[in-house]
Amino acid sequence: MGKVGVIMGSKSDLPVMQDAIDILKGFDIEVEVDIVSAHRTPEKLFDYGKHAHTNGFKVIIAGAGGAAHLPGMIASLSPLPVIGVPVKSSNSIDGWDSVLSILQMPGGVPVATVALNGAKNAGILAAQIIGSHDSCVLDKVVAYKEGLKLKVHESAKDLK
Ligand SMILES: Nc1c(C(=O)O)ncn1[C@@H]1O[C@H](COP(=O)(O)O)[C@@H](O)[C@H]1O
Repeated sequence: MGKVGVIMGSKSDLPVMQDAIDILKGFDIEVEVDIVSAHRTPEKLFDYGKHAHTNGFKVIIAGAGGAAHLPGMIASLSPLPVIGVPVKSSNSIDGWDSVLSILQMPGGVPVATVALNGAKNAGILAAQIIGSHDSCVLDKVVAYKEGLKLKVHESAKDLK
């Protein structure tokens, strides 16, 4: 099946990134979590990005706040799909700093950017990518979506 790498610029991002980890574990997808910072650990970033695809990863979810260069730099080094999670860190300019630095990638180096603090959707998107070639995971994604539909129908019933 292959595993998903969940990396973040600082341990302070973990409360946000935990949503991605929880979703992936719920789909029984193997997750490996690490702290990698483009600014503070550039050698580790280079090594991670260069070797992720030969180390068994299929998708990388990268979250960072502020001047969030981590997802884009990983995308520049790796042939794997990279999902970027803009994190609203404590000194942020309302989160816009990380949103724009992850979203506005130059042509040729895509990062699939989710909403601010949107790690849950990053986890679901990674599961969908894995599910595109793994029928067990695909079945779980279908069941998850069915669950969403049922919840809406149930909540609508409450209004009647
Ligand atoms: N944006 C980056 C990168 C990077 O892009 O490589 N490394 C750390 N950071 C971010 O700095 C914020 C504050 O980090 P600290 O809480 O450690 O001071 C975090 O949101 C982290 O993602």
